[in-house]
This record gives sequence, C-alpha cells and structure tokens, in this order.
Amino acid sequence: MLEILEASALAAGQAIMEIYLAGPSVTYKRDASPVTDADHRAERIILADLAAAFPDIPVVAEEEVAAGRVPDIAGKRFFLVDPLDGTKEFVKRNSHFTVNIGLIENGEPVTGVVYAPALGLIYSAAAGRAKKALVENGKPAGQWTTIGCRRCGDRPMALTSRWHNSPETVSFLTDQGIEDSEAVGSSLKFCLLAEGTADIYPRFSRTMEWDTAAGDAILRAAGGETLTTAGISLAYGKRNQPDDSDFANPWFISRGRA
Ligand SMILES: Nc1ncnc2c1ncn2[C@@H]1O[C@H](COP(=O)(O)O)[C@@H](OP(=O)(O)O)[C@H]1O
Ligand SMILES: [Mg+2]
Repeated sequence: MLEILEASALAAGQAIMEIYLAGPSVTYKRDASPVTDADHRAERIILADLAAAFPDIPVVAEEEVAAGRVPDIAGKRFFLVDPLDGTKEFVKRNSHFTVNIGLIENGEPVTGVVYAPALGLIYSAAAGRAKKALVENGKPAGQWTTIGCRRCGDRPMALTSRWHNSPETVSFLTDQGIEDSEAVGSSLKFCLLAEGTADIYPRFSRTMEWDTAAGDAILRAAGGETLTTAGISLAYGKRNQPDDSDFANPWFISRGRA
C-alpha cells in the first residue's frame, strides 16, 4: 500500500508545483481560510488513485468535507487526506507546504505519507518504520533512509505554527522553560520531530484530523507520540462531538523521545 500512497502524493505534489510556478488563484472558504486551484487539483489526483487501488476504504478529504461530502467511516479503517497543508504558506510563496495521506485503523494513524514538493522531501511510514527520501524530478532520488526521533536533551527545541501560534503556546514554552523554538508551516513539524531535528510541538490552536494524521503516523513510527492535554494518545475518527465539528482535534502536544 505504502508505495501507492507515495506515488499518489508525488503526483499530487507535481501538480501543485505547476500551479505554484504559474501563480495560483486563491478563494476563501466559509471559515475564511484560503483554498486554491492547487488544493482542488491535488485532491482530485489523490482521490482517483485511492479509489482505483483501494475501492473499499473510505476517504475523508479536506475539500470533500468542505463540500459536504463525508463518507461513513463507522467501524472501518479509513484514509485522511489533506492535499495541500499549509495553503497559507503556499499562497505567500513560502516552501513549507505538504501533501498528506494518512491511514487510520482503530482510531490510530498507522500509515502515512508527507511530501513537501517545494523542498524536495518525502517522508513516509508503515508497520512501525519511518523513512525519508530526497525527491528530484518528481521521483525519490537515491535511497530512502530510516529515520527516528532523538532523545530530548537539556535544551529542547520546540516547533510552532507560523500563522496559527497562540498565547497558550507561548505560555506553555515559558512554563516548561523552553527557550529554543522555530516557526515551521504545515505537517513538516511532525516530520522534523520524526527525523530527530526537534523535540516538541505544542499545538494549542485548532487543527483538523487531515492536517495531522499522516505526520502523526510518521512521528509515532519514528518513536514519538501525540498526546492531548489530558495525556491521552490523540485519537482519529472523531465524529458527533458534543460541542465541536466532526474531525476537529483538541489541543495536543507532539514529542520525540522523552
Ligand atoms: N481556525 C482554524 N480552524 C480550522 N483549522 C485551522 C484553523 N487555523 C488553522 N487551521 C489548520 O491549521 C493548518 C495549518 O497549520 P500550520 O499553522 O501548522 O501550518 C491549516 O491547514 P490547511 O493549510 O490545509 O488549511 C488548517 O487546517
Ligand atoms: Mg491542512
């Protein structure tokens, strides 16, 4: 399965880069977040690939949900797709945007691919192994290398959102005595924890499950974890929540090895 997901993410990323170079057309969704022709084109590519290869696995995809199309996932494994995470970065011509495909089984992210086309980097994970490759001309160049979280030292390096940071995140870093932090866009934050170049990603502002599933799968396979503020492993497939919309995540803290 993983190779099919990787190939689909690479194809979607190539379409995104064509639009990136030509200049995307931007509109704004009901929640005022930007969406571009690249989001829609990349999602169509991924949905077609998944439907052809895995017709029985439901797919929850960001723009499909925005259009009101949500499949029944009850009791099933399912895909979460964010065709272009970091749309704001993309629009501002910053390279921190990613293609994301994650597979959820029993509420856990078990398989994932994150592709950052402008950086030429692809990360993936399945069966407890996380790996990374450079991408050239739309294909992995050279060998995939296995990646793993580092053990956190005396000076933890934190990652924060570039556009959606919050006062609570700043307070958390102060309370924990964390002095070093870097703002990084999109699901790349999970990948940097997974490859052992940072230690903690506190997310005290809103995300949706498709923003986090693929990166979280890679982080967990690399030896890290994502916990809610109650200390419980972040679960996926959250529907019919009393006071929130479907597939919204609570605040969470992702980290490498303690
Ligand atoms: N108010 C809000 N409601 C829902 N999602 C939000 C949000 N603010 C930010 N996000 C999510 O945060 C993602 C960007 O994360 P980051 O800030 O770490 O780069 C966005 O992904 P998209 O770019 O796919 O829309 C979006 O889904
Ligand atoms: Mg997103």
